[in-house]
Amino acid sequence: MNAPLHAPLAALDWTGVETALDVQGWALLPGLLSPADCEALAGLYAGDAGFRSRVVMERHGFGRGEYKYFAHPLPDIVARLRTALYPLLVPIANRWNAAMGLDVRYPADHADFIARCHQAGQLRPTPLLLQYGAGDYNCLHQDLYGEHVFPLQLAILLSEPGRDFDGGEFVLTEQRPRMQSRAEVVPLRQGDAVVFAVNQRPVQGTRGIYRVAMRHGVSRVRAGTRHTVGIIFHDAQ
Ligand SMILES: O=C(O)CCC(=O)C(=O)O
Ligand SMILES: [Fe+2]
Repeated sequence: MNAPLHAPLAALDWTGVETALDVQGWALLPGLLSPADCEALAGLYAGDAGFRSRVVMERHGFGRGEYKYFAHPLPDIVARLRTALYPLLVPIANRWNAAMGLDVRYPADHADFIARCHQAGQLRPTPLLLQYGAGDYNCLHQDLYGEHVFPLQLAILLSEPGRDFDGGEFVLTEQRPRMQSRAEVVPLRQGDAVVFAVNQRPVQGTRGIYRVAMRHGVSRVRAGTRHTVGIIFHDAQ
């Protein structure tokens, strides 16, 4: 038997989450991880064990700071969250694709979706641990790793703003057709997660549904150290 998650997913307000995702393309999942779980995950960064690669963002023009992709087996809590959250998000993902006129539909089980990724050569796990120090930031981006993309992903803040770091806000931008981009700052505390659109989402306009493209990033950390864990549901090429 798996141990229960810190905040049982069933206790979250999923109707509210779905509405927020439809209206603004992101939703807060408060208290997804306990402070102890956050400290334990952040503490993994210093070691090499359990990771498949390390990326220094500055070398690729991604920003400043670094991250490491977990190897299999994923840390238990990351694996369980990835498997347990996926089926809760599938109905939204499928409804979004239908609204946008896209043919792809997602299977109810994460294992079946991962099998689809693997058949297409997307074999490498994508959950990752990020570390930012003073002056670091993450440029606006989209986490697309191949043909198969699950349209929602999560980032969980492992550090406490104001205590562990200053600045370093999670930022989302929304690009609407023929309009300038709009930015939102997501207020996160330690253990909170944000679930958000990886790429496009449907918006109901006066003359029908149109698509907006979203990007996410992190503003400059002014002091301290900030850790996050990212849960992406598709695997990578
Ligand atoms: O550090 C963050 O808050 C953002 C991390 C990120 O880009 C991701 O999880 O995909
Ligand atoms: Fe990302």
